[in-house]
Amino acid sequence: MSQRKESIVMLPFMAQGHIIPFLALALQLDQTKKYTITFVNTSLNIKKLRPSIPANSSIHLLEIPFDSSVYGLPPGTENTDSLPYHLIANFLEASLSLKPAFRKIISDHVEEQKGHPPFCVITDMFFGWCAEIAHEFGAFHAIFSGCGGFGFACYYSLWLNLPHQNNLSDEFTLPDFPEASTIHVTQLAENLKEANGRDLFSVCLQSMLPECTNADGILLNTVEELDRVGLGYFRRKTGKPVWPIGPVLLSNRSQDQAAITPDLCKHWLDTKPAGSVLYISFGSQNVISASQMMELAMALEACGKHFIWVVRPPVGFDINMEFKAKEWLPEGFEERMEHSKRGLLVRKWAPQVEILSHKSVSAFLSHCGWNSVLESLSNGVPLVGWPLAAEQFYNVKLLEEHIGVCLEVARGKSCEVRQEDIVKKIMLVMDETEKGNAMRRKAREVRDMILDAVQYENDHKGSSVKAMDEFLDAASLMREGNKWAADRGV
Ligand SMILES: O=c1ccn([C@@H]2O[C@H](COP(=O)(O)OP(=O)(O)O[C@H]3O[C@H](CO)[C@@H](O)[C@H](O)[C@H]3O)[C@@H](O)[C@H]2O)c(=O)[nH]1
Repeated sequence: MSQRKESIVMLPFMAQGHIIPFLALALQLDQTKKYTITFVNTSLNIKKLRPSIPANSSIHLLEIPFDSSVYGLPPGTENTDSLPYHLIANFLEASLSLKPAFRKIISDHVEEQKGHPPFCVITDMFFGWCAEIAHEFGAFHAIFSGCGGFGFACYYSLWLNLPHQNNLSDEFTLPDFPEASTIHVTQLAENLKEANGRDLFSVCLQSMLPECTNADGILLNTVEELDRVGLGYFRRKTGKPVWPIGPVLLSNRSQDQAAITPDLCKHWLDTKPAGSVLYISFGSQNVISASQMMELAMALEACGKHFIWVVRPPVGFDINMEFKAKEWLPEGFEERMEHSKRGLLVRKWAPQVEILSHKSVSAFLSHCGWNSVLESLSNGVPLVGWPLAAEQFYNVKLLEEHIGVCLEVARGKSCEVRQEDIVKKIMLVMDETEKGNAMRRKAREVRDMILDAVQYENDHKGSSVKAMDEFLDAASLMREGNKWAADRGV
């Protein structure tokens, strides 16, 4: 007789940077064939997700009602990707209204399963409030964050302590995370720079983030050997288990938004010598300013390197509008690059994983969103960092100061950049310089470390495999404990 599958309920925050790692985790858990997964989100997000769910999977998409208009948000707002920046905090606040609907989802689930609670409820770092609901029904609750430990630790500590508020200097340390050493005011995203404890971002995050400690444990999309300092912060801070289970990545991202096929990219890269191409992309939702874009283009032309650049409209324009090369790039730039076969401009979206795994790619100029970092390092590709928002500044700090696989080229969307400086840094990383060679060596070491972490062969289990086992064991233990108590009427 086949055993009843355990059920897992997942709820990410409604933003691409959160939904994508949750989907990757759901697909990974689904592969074990041991669980049925209920993936909860709002209607429009569920619609977008549907094509990414394989036909034979046991992932069930479930809509949760959400009406953004009552919070002063434009009607139909269900994802940060369609929101102007000044409304993101309102959206965060509005997400609290999911509480009663989520409670009903768990309650219905328990009823359908004849009184059995889900094996586990996994929710976003902004949804620590779910712990109370999961526990009410006897379910294990874990937080999952797609961020790395170090970056998330700095972000968490900064929002909770706002140390820059009482500091006259431009540099400061984090009171509960001294291991991060000094943070410079230019390493703060705009909303954090302006935060004073009374603004809506501070109010929301200062109440949401500490609720993570109510969970039974925290899952992070990182690797123990790479990220011990950040993991240590959360272990100390929460007193709960913290399981680094990464990299959890989407190996087969839906290509519907790609402007170029992986095959075309591969053919282009095949014509270039090994280790000669710079790949440039700023992730799924960040863009640089018009003047920065112009300097970057001039630097790319001046440095003489081959490159693939994912171009998007600069700051201030709708990210989904058509890219106007004639307006935002130096005159004739695209034609010259195309004619000389030096550079490939890809509009909006490129097959990043395929590009990074090609032997012609030498370095990745990136905003250092954590997925990009993991994808780059999984392929042994060093980074040229240009952090733009959120915890990206601290990802760069970790990669540059602690690990040695990154060189920061610029910081933020409004800083002044000069083409000469960009050229210098690109050459330093890509050429046979002492620095470049050391970064490549280190990046290869990190690639092997990551490969080892996810390996499960014969008797060897890598650290991420073990962490996943420990998480599932902890959830089982709670399940057994609850059964034992129920059997005895305790
Ligand atoms: O042309 C593109 C651009 C992006 N990607 C993919 O999109 C993802 C982008 O993820 P990431 O690099 O993490 O960037 P963001 O989308 O900006 O990520 C958000 O979420 C991350 C954690 O989940 C945080 O680290 C970031 O700060 C936050 O901005 C990656 O898997 C890329 O492979 C493509 O495939 N093609």
